[in-house]
Amino acid sequence: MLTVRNLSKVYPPDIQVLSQVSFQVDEGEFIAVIGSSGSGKTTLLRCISHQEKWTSGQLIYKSNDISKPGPLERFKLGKDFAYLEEKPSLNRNKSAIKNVMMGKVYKAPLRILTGMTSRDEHVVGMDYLEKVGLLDKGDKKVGQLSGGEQQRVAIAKALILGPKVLVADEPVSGLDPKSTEYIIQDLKSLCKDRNMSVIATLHQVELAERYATRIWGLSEGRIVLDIPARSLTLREKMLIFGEV
Ligand SMILES: Nc1ncnc2c1ncn2[C@@H]1O[C@H](COP(=O)(O)OP(=O)(O)OP(=O)(O)O)[C@@H](O)[C@H]1O
Repeated sequence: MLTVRNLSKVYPPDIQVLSQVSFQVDEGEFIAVIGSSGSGKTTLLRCISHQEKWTSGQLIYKSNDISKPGPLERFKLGKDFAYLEEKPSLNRNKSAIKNVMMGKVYKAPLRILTGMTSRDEHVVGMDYLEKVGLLDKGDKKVGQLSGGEQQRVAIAKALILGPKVLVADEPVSGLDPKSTEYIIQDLKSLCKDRNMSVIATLHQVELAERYATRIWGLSEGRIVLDIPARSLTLREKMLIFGEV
Protein backbone atom coordinates (compact mmCIF):
# COMPACT_ATOMS: atom_id res chain seq x y z
CA MET A 1 0.00 0.00 0.00
CA LEU A 2 2.80 2.42 0.91
CA THR A 3 6.36 2.23 -0.37
CA VAL A 4 9.14 4.62 0.58
CA ARG A 5 12.46 4.53 -1.24
CA ASN A 6 15.65 6.25 -0.15
CA LEU A 7 14.03 8.87 2.08
CA SER A 8 16.63 11.34 3.34
CA LYS A 9 16.16 14.36 5.53
CA VAL A 10 18.76 17.05 6.05
CA TYR A 11 18.10 20.06 8.26
CA PRO A 12 20.01 23.20 7.32
CA PRO A 13 22.86 23.72 7.11
CA ASP A 14 23.89 20.05 6.90
CA ILE A 15 22.31 18.05 9.73
CA GLN A 16 21.60 14.66 8.19
CA VAL A 17 18.82 13.11 10.29
CA LEU A 18 17.51 10.37 7.95
CA SER A 19 19.69 8.55 5.42
CA GLN A 20 18.32 6.46 2.55
CA VAL A 21 15.42 4.99 4.50
CA SER A 22 13.39 2.45 2.50
CA PHE A 23 10.40 0.36 3.54
CA GLN A 24 7.00 -0.94 2.56
CA VAL A 25 3.84 -0.85 4.66
CA ASP A 26 0.88 -3.16 4.06
CA GLU A 27 -2.71 -2.67 5.13
CA GLY A 28 -3.51 -3.65 8.71
CA GLU A 29 0.10 -3.66 9.92
CA PHE A 30 0.99 -2.32 13.36
CA ILE A 31 4.57 -1.16 13.04
CA ALA A 32 6.49 -0.15 16.15
CA VAL A 33 9.46 2.15 15.59
CA ILE A 34 12.12 1.85 18.26
CA GLY A 35 15.49 3.50 18.65
CA SER A 36 17.65 5.62 20.91
CA SER A 37 16.89 9.24 21.64
CA GLY A 38 17.92 11.33 18.63
CA SER A 39 17.95 8.38 16.21
CA GLY A 40 15.38 10.16 14.02
CA LYS A 41 12.09 8.47 15.02
CA THR A 42 9.99 11.65 15.22
CA THR A 43 11.51 13.02 12.03
CA LEU A 44 10.74 9.76 10.23
CA LEU A 45 7.12 9.84 11.38
CA ARG A 46 6.75 13.49 10.46
CA CYS A 47 8.17 12.80 7.00
CA ILE A 48 5.92 9.77 6.44
CA SER A 49 2.85 11.81 7.35
CA HIS A 50 4.04 14.80 5.28
CA GLN A 51 4.30 17.11 8.28
CA GLU A 52 7.90 17.66 7.23
CA LYS A 53 9.38 18.22 3.75
CA TRP A 54 11.66 15.50 2.48
CA THR A 55 15.11 16.36 1.24
CA SER A 56 14.98 13.44 -1.20
CA GLY A 57 13.23 10.12 -1.67
CA GLN A 58 10.27 8.54 -3.36
CA LEU A 59 6.82 7.88 -1.91
CA ILE A 60 4.48 5.49 -3.68
CA TYR A 61 1.00 5.33 -2.18
CA LYS A 62 -1.62 3.01 -3.66
CA SER A 63 0.49 2.70 -6.84
CA ASN A 64 0.78 6.50 -7.31
CA ASP A 65 4.08 8.31 -7.04
CA ILE A 66 3.34 11.22 -4.72
CA SER A 67 6.87 12.18 -3.81
CA LYS A 68 6.08 15.79 -4.69
CA PRO A 69 2.38 16.11 -3.97
CA GLY A 70 0.33 18.83 -5.65
CA PRO A 71 -2.63 20.49 -3.85
CA LEU A 72 -5.09 17.70 -4.70
CA GLU A 73 -2.67 14.98 -3.65
CA ARG A 74 -1.92 16.88 -0.44
CA PHE A 75 -5.63 16.98 0.31
CA LYS A 76 -5.90 13.24 -0.26
CA LEU A 77 -2.80 12.58 1.82
CA GLY A 78 -4.22 14.72 4.61
CA LYS A 79 -7.37 12.61 4.57
CA ASP A 80 -5.65 9.24 4.34
CA PHE A 81 -2.79 9.93 6.78
CA ALA A 82 -3.44 11.00 10.35
CA TYR A 83 -0.59 12.24 12.52
CA LEU A 84 -0.85 11.97 16.27
CA GLU A 85 1.72 14.11 18.06
CA GLU A 86 3.37 13.06 21.30
CA LYS A 87 1.55 15.85 23.12
CA PRO A 88 -1.68 16.23 21.17
CA SER A 89 -3.03 19.76 21.08
CA LEU A 90 -6.47 19.44 22.60
CA ASN A 91 -8.59 22.29 23.91
CA ARG A 92 -8.74 21.60 27.65
CA ASN A 93 -11.74 23.88 28.15
CA LYS A 94 -13.88 22.15 25.58
CA SER A 95 -15.66 18.81 25.93
CA ALA A 96 -14.21 15.57 24.57
CA ILE A 97 -16.87 15.44 21.85
CA LYS A 98 -16.15 19.05 20.78
CA ASN A 99 -12.46 18.24 20.55
CA VAL A 100 -13.17 15.16 18.45
CA MET A 101 -15.33 17.23 16.12
CA MET A 102 -12.42 19.59 15.60
CA GLY A 103 -10.56 16.68 13.99
CA LYS A 104 -10.86 18.03 10.52
CA VAL A 105 -8.44 17.97 7.66
CA TYR A 106 -7.43 21.09 5.80
CA LYS A 107 -9.71 23.14 7.97
CA ALA A 108 -12.78 21.81 6.16
CA PRO A 109 -15.57 20.76 8.53
CA LEU A 110 -16.67 17.16 8.24
CA ARG A 111 -20.06 18.28 7.00
CA ILE A 112 -18.53 20.08 3.98
CA LEU A 113 -16.62 16.96 3.06
CA THR A 114 -19.46 14.54 3.63
CA GLY A 115 -22.71 16.51 3.37
CA MET A 116 -23.65 15.58 6.95
CA THR A 117 -25.68 17.81 9.24
CA SER A 118 -24.14 18.95 12.53
CA ARG A 119 -26.40 16.43 14.32
CA ASP A 120 -25.08 13.58 12.18
CA GLU A 121 -21.59 14.83 12.94
CA HIS A 122 -22.26 14.67 16.65
CA VAL A 123 -23.43 11.06 16.35
CA VAL A 124 -20.31 10.18 14.35
CA GLY A 125 -18.13 11.92 16.95
CA MET A 126 -19.76 9.92 19.75
CA ASP A 127 -19.25 6.79 17.68
CA TYR A 128 -15.51 7.45 17.59
CA LEU A 129 -15.43 8.16 21.30
CA GLU A 130 -17.16 4.83 21.82
CA LYS A 131 -14.48 3.10 19.73
CA VAL A 132 -11.86 4.33 22.18
CA GLY A 133 -14.00 3.46 25.21
CA LEU A 134 -15.00 7.01 26.15
CA LEU A 135 -18.69 7.10 25.31
CA ASP A 136 -19.57 8.15 28.86
CA LYS A 137 -16.99 10.97 28.89
CA GLY A 138 -18.13 12.80 25.74
CA ASP A 139 -19.49 15.82 27.60
CA LYS A 140 -16.61 16.11 30.05
CA LYS A 141 -14.09 18.87 29.58
CA VAL A 142 -10.78 17.50 28.31
CA GLY A 143 -8.96 19.26 31.17
CA GLN A 144 -10.89 17.04 33.58
CA LEU A 145 -9.82 13.79 31.89
CA SER A 146 -6.79 11.69 32.79
CA GLY A 147 -3.68 11.66 30.57
CA GLY A 148 -4.68 8.31 29.09
CA GLU A 149 -8.23 9.47 28.41
CA GLN A 150 -6.92 12.62 26.76
CA GLN A 151 -4.73 10.52 24.51
CA ARG A 152 -7.77 8.45 23.55
CA VAL A 153 -9.70 11.65 22.72
CA ALA A 154 -6.77 12.58 20.47
CA ILE A 155 -6.95 9.17 18.78
CA ALA A 156 -10.71 9.57 18.19
CA LYS A 157 -10.01 13.06 16.80
CA ALA A 158 -7.36 11.68 14.46
CA LEU A 159 -9.72 8.97 13.24
CA ILE A 160 -12.77 11.01 12.43
CA LEU A 161 -12.08 11.34 8.72
CA GLY A 162 -11.26 7.65 8.34
CA PRO A 163 -7.50 7.66 7.70
CA LYS A 164 -5.89 4.61 6.15
CA VAL A 165 -2.62 5.20 7.97
CA LEU A 166 -2.26 6.45 11.54
CA VAL A 167 1.19 7.74 12.39
CA ALA A 168 1.56 8.12 16.16
CA ASP A 169 4.56 9.62 17.96
CA GLU A 170 4.91 8.08 21.42
CA PRO A 171 1.18 7.51 21.90
CA VAL A 172 1.70 6.07 25.37
CA SER A 173 4.50 8.24 26.69
CA GLY A 174 4.10 9.11 30.35
CA LEU A 175 1.00 6.93 30.84
CA ASP A 176 0.43 4.39 33.58
CA PRO A 177 0.42 0.67 32.62
CA LYS A 178 -3.39 0.42 32.50
CA SER A 179 -3.83 3.42 30.17
CA THR A 180 -0.91 2.19 28.09
CA GLU A 181 -2.61 -1.17 27.68
CA TYR A 182 -5.93 0.48 26.70
CA ILE A 183 -4.35 2.67 24.07
CA ILE A 184 -2.22 -0.04 22.54
CA GLN A 185 -5.27 -2.32 22.41
CA ASP A 186 -7.22 0.51 20.72
CA LEU A 187 -4.52 0.86 18.10
CA LYS A 188 -4.33 -2.88 17.61
CA SER A 189 -8.06 -3.26 17.05
CA LEU A 190 -8.02 -0.38 14.56
CA CYS A 191 -5.51 -2.36 12.52
CA LYS A 192 -7.53 -5.53 12.77
CA ASP A 193 -11.10 -4.24 12.44
CA ARG A 194 -10.57 -1.39 9.96
CA ASN A 195 -7.51 -2.70 8.18
CA MET A 196 -5.80 0.55 9.06
CA SER A 197 -2.01 0.65 9.23
CA VAL A 198 -0.47 2.09 12.37
CA ILE A 199 3.12 3.30 12.57
CA ALA A 200 3.97 4.24 16.15
CA THR A 201 7.14 5.05 18.05
CA LEU A 202 7.37 3.23 21.35
CA HIS A 203 10.00 3.81 23.99
CA GLN A 204 9.36 0.50 25.71
CA VAL A 205 10.77 -2.32 23.62
CA GLU A 206 8.56 -4.89 25.44
CA LEU A 207 5.43 -3.12 24.13
CA ALA A 208 6.74 -3.36 20.59
CA GLU A 209 7.60 -7.02 21.08
CA ARG A 210 4.22 -7.84 22.58
CA TYR A 211 1.77 -5.85 20.52
CA ALA A 212 3.18 -4.83 17.15
CA THR A 213 3.07 -6.97 14.04
CA ARG A 214 6.40 -5.56 12.89
CA ILE A 215 9.35 -3.75 14.41
CA TRP A 216 11.59 -1.17 12.79
CA GLY A 217 14.82 -0.47 14.62
CA LEU A 218 16.23 2.96 13.89
CA SER A 219 19.83 3.93 14.52
CA GLU A 220 21.48 7.17 13.39
CA GLY A 221 18.77 7.84 10.86
CA ARG A 222 18.77 4.40 9.25
CA ILE A 223 16.43 1.42 9.60
CA VAL A 224 18.89 -1.20 10.81
CA LEU A 225 16.25 -3.83 11.65
CA ASP A 226 12.91 -4.57 9.97
CA ILE A 227 11.37 -7.80 11.24
CA PRO A 228 8.02 -9.37 12.17
CA ALA A 229 7.49 -8.52 15.85
CA ARG A 230 8.91 -10.97 18.38
CA SER A 231 11.30 -10.86 21.29
CA LEU A 232 14.47 -9.19 20.13
CA THR A 233 17.77 -10.91 20.67
CA LEU A 234 20.54 -9.18 22.57
CA ARG A 235 22.43 -8.78 19.32
CA GLU A 236 19.45 -7.05 17.69
CA LYS A 237 19.07 -4.72 20.67
CA MET A 238 22.77 -3.88 20.46
CA LEU A 239 22.36 -3.14 16.76
CA ILE A 240 19.61 -0.63 17.52
CA PHE A 241 20.67 0.87 20.85
CA GLY A 242 24.40 0.23 20.96
CA GLU A 243 25.05 -0.88 24.54
CA VAL A 244 22.07 -2.46 26.36
N1 LIG B 1 14.10 21.17 13.13
C1 LIG B 1 15.29 20.62 13.36
N2 LIG B 1 16.44 21.26 13.03
C2 LIG B 1 17.65 20.69 13.23
N3 LIG B 1 17.83 19.48 13.78
C3 LIG B 1 16.73 18.79 14.13
C4 LIG B 1 15.42 19.32 13.95
N4 LIG B 1 14.52 18.40 14.39
C5 LIG B 1 15.26 17.35 14.85
N5 LIG B 1 16.56 17.59 14.69
C6 LIG B 1 17.65 16.68 15.06
O1 LIG B 1 17.41 15.44 14.45
C7 LIG B 1 17.82 14.38 15.27
C8 LIG B 1 16.70 13.38 15.41
O2 LIG B 1 15.62 14.01 16.10
P1 LIG B 1 14.26 13.22 16.34
O3 LIG B 1 13.40 14.12 17.17
O4 LIG B 1 13.72 12.76 15.06
O5 LIG B 1 14.79 11.99 17.19
P2 LIG B 1 13.98 10.94 18.08
O6 LIG B 1 14.56 9.61 17.76
O7 LIG B 1 12.51 11.12 17.87
O8 LIG B 1 14.40 11.35 19.55
P3 LIG B 1 13.58 11.20 20.95
O9 LIG B 1 13.42 9.74 21.21
O10 LIG B 1 14.48 11.86 21.92
O11 LIG B 1 12.26 11.92 20.78
C9 LIG B 1 18.25 15.00 16.60
O12 LIG B 1 19.65 15.05 16.65
C10 LIG B 1 17.66 16.38 16.54
O13 LIG B 1 18.47 17.31 17.23
